[in-house]
Amino acid sequence: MGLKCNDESNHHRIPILDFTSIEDLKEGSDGWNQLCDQVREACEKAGCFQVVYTGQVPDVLRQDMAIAIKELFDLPEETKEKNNSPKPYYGYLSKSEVVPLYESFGIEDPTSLAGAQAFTDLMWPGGHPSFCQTINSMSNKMKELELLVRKMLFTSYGVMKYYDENVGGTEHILRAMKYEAPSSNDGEAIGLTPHTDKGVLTILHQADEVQGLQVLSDEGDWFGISPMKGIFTIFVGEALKAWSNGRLVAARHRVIMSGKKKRYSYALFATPKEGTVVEVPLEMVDKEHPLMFRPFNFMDFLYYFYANYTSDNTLETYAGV
Ligand SMILES: O=C(O)CCC(=O)C(=O)O
Ligand SMILES: [Fe+2]
Repeated sequence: MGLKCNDESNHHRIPILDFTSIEDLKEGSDGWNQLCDQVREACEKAGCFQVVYTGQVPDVLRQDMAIAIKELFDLPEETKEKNNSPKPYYGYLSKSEVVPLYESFGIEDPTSLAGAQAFTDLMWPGGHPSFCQTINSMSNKMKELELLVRKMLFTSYGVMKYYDENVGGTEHILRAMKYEAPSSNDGEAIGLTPHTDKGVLTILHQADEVQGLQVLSDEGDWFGISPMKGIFTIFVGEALKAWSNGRLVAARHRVIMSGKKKRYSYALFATPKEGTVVEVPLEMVDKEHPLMFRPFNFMDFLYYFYANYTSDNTLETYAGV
């Protein structure tokens, strides 16, 4: 499969749902119930969708966030390396042989002031209050959206009784990503290799107007997701796919770089906390949907994935029944 992607039908390949109407966000209203079902349908069919969320995230916060992450990547390499973690994919990833254009930070607990402060102090021991405030505010906006999407899914499946416990078993990590432009003689180059996200839900924003994100369709072709102001892309992760007994799917996606511009993006990952066991609720199992996954410790699955990654079906291999 080449790197070429089908940009023709770009905007129609995954649904764009409008979350800007206060009426529709009123739980129990007709608009709300309809939106819950649309979210579920998108996550069952495509494993991802886009959300118009302009009112809730002010333009100035988006602009401040774009500036903040650029400043972060401009720090010296030895400072960046201080963002490390024993857990896989939690800390700073410098450019590597596999993805030479890609570099990223992992910011743990960014929605609490203490978490945002700890990361800021690590990067700027002399302090950087505006950076701290910006990442904290944006993370909270993204967390609000993540919890809203999760609530809509639980509502649509009629299993709201599990919502609080499910939310309590997850934590949020903010990742900031930077991709260099391909060197001048390459037309296109891999930014990030094809993968599915491993956690519960991912809320992604492409920080400026540089194209690059692509999703694999059912038909097996890659299509681009254009960056747009105030629009967030939502991905279902493997943990949520397992919880849903395979009803929800985790979309395979990648980043392809072309042109002369660097690309920046950031994403909030909702992910099961260390020690959390992912288990299919009884309500998700019936004749048409026999049990697909045994209960499993999420962090053990993550370690297994990083040690044994060979195929696209790691979840089925690890936890399939
Ligand atoms: O940079 C992007 O747009 C995608 C990043 C991504 O897929 C990830 O970090 O899991
Ligand atoms: Fe991803």
